[in-house]
Amino acid sequence: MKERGLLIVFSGPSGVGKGTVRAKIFNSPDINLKYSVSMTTRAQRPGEVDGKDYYFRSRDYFEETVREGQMLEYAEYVGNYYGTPLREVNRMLDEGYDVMLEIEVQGALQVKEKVPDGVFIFLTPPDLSELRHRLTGRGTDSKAVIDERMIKAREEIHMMAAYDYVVENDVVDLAAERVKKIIQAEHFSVDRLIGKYEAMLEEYKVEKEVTKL
Ligand SMILES: Nc1ncnc2c1ncn2[C@@H]1O[C@H](COP(=O)(O)OP(=O)(O)OP(=O)(O)O)[C@@H](O)[C@H]1O
Ligand SMILES: Nc1nc2c(ncn2[C@@H]2O[C@H](COP(=O)(O)O)[C@@H](O)[C@H]2O)c(=O)[nH]1
Repeated sequence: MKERGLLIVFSGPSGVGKGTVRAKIFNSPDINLKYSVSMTTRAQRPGEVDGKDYYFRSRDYFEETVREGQMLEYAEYVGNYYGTPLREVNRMLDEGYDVMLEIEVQGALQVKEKVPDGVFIFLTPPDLSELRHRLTGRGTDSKAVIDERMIKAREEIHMMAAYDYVVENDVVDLAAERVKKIIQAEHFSVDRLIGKYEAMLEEYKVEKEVTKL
């Protein structure tokens, strides 16, 4: 049977560069990683593609999906719902892929409850004025929305202790390399491998007993 992939939870304040760093990671040749496309009720931005960037859905549709138990996690963020469809994530993990969720902190905490052996990575900006600069420079949000996202950013940075790793996004290439190294190392963690070696020892014991007979 194929070994299940790792669930990677990638968070950080809006505008820190999660999508940019993720794109860099996914362009690397040596990764076995899939991206979980979230569902959201927020309006589609110019250039965003339904089914690739997000599943853009109505509030009614989103709430029905939650009621049916089809979300791994969800949260309301600055007036809109965002959530991770469960079935697709399970399918990719079962196929042996590592799966990356790019989600905000409330959702990440829900995932931690359900999947404690996930890998929780928090991306930070060099400082808050640089974060505002990135949000403004992206040109996708009004000043009012940026102000709200900056308030959320402060709350989220306070929550970083809930994560396993903190990566600073000073330079995109460096941040992407740091995240890749964390994922690679996690494949060799004792927590992940101990079960496999315990099973191997059990198997050997049984073989010896059979030989003795
Ligand atoms: N290391 C960096 N240095 C300078 N600019 C950056 C860096 N990383 C990302 N940016 C820029 O910051 C802006 C925000 O990046 P991005 O959209 O990837 O953030 P995000 O964390 O995915 O945001 P959201 O959570 O709102 O989707 C973009 O314009 C991007 O080009
Ligand atoms: N809890 C979840 N948060 C999510 C999900 N998908 C995205 N997000 C986070 O929402 C904010 C805003 O995103 P934006 O695209 O409107 O800028 C950001 O922090 C995303 O990471 C999700 O499925 N669940």
